[in-house]
Amino acid sequence: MNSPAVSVEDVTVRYGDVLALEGVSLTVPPGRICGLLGTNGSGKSTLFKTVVGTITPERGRVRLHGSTPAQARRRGLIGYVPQSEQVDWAFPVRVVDVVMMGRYGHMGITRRPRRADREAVAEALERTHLTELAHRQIGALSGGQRKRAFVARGIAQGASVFLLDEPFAGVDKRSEATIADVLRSMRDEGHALLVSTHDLASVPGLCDEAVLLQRRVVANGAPDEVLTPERLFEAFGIDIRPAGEAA
Ligand SMILES: Nc1ncnc2c1ncn2[C@@H]1O[C@H](COP(=O)(O)OP(=O)(O)OP(=O)(O)O)[C@@H](O)[C@H]1O
Repeated sequence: MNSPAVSVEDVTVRYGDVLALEGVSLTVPPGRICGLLGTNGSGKSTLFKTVVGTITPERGRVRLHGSTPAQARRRGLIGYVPQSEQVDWAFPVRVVDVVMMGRYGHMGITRRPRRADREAVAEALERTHLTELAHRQIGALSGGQRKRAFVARGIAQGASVFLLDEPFAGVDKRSEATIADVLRSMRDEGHALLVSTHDLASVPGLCDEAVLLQRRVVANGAPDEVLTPERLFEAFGIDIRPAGEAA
């Protein structure tokens, strides 16, 4: 079997007295989409930050294609699509500028784009269906278009691991379908994708694997094995068990 694109081994993270992640392990092989599911505060964003390397775990380790997060960032391996609230949408940049940021690691210190950079950006815009919006301000896009702009940045960068924090939040059904198509085509090219979502309905059609997180990993496996009524009740407190089976 291929070595994992993402490997999280026994990771524990604490913010002062708050234990945010406890002994979390998971792997994402190349060419797979892994859905990360959990309630508010279950540790999803903390896990992303640990994989990206902005948080150092108290215990355990993270590897991306065998590299530490810092090495993987320097090599441009990680494409990160943050939660919308983490981005200043008033910042006056156009879509094409956001996508070109993915090429900075390929440019010299002058950051002057060459033909190969412009071609990579044009291709990434095409693949995410944003070509016609390339010169629009990023703040003047819909929620789904903004998410796609960040995916395009990762594609232009040549990332092989994509971390998407709530890519379907605040996105209408049509945009959700477009994003899901883009993610599937990247999976089919051999990229590894870790996708956090509250949207349980989107998981079986999109994800090859699912992880239920509640500070610890509650379940990890094929979506139909993970999304059982008992496990959803444990992780989300949603009781969809037939009457009479509830505890
Ligand atoms: N900077 C911080 N300082 C202290 N506690 C924090 C900090 N960031 C997160 N936490 C706490 O750590 C736990 C996990 O938070 P995290 O943001 O990772 O959850 P999440 O699953 O991403 O939630 P959401 O779905 O609401 O984004 C929560 O109890 C949260 O309150």
